[in-house]
Amino acid sequence: RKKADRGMERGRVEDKEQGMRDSVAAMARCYRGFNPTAYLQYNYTPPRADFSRDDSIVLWKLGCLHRAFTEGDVVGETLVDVGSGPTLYQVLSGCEVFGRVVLTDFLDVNRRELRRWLGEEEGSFDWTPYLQHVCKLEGRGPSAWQEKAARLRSVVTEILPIDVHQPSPLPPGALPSPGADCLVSSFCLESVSPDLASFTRALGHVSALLRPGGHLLLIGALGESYYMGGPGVRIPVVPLDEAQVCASLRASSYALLHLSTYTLPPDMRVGVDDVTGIFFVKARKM
Ligand SMILES: C[S@@+](CC[C@H](N)C(=O)[O-])C[C@H]1O[C@@H](n2cnc3c(N)ncnc32)[C@H](O)[C@@H]1O
Ligand SMILES: O=[N+]([O-])c1ccc2c(c1)CN[C@@H](CO)C2
Repeated sequence: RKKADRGMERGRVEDKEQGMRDSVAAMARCYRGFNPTAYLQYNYTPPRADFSRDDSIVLWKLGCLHRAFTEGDVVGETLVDVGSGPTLYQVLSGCEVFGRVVLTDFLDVNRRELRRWLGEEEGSFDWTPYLQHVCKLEGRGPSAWQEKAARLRSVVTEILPIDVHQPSPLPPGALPSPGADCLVSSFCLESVSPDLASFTRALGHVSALLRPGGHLLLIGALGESYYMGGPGVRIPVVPLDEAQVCASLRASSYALLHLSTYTLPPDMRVGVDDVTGIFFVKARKM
């Protein structure tokens, strides 16, 4: 009887694990159609990136990142950006603090888009307004943006493939043994995980990249169930609330240092997703 029960239990565990593998594979298929140019257009040009509106999302995000990187507690050599996509705004403050910035993404099209800007190739996305704004936040005046661009190009040492659903998300040997000193990740985990359990597991995998005492700066979507990764490319998202984000952080042994949220003004709901709010977390790995 007990032997039969053990067999049944093993079968149930195997079915659950197969289910996890299937849903992760289905999510990877969704990303085949991801279009970096469209994604940048949807989220990083006006109205969502309108530098003349003080309630614009991008000013809020850049402000959160600037404060988090300049409070004096975030120190070290290596910063890893998890799921960079085709965007660089998330490391414009961090690049002044760290001598080594590692960008990562699941898709080669995104890694190539990052290399285009870093290699100053023509046709790459124009991050100038972002560079200028962060220079202003740093009290350097917007004319210092070329210096910041040069700094960023000098500290980005690698653009690596990553899969947050793997227990070791990065290629072996990518990081020094204690791990990165700081992780930043924006709109990645909830946008690549089929469900909340998968999101929490992915946070655990990513946390293994961070040394104890290191900091995590996490930006993500609240209450979002899908977003367009390109024309006709609908990507499912885990709808999160603040309590779930905090519970997942606790499960990965983080001490929450700061949480703030932004509620989208109605005119920034432009049909490319159903996001209602955005969270910014600064946490420390215990
Ligand atoms: C919504 S985009 C976020 C891009 C950027 N960080 C930003 O702030 O806009 C999500 C990113 O996660 C990447 N991604 C998809 N599956 C992934 C996986 N299994 N592991 C890590 N990243 C993944 C996608 O290629 C995409 O660039
Ligand atoms: O408002 N924004 O600045 C902004 C930027 C990026 C993204 C969103 C919103 C919401 N969707 C996520 C993907 O799940 C990506």
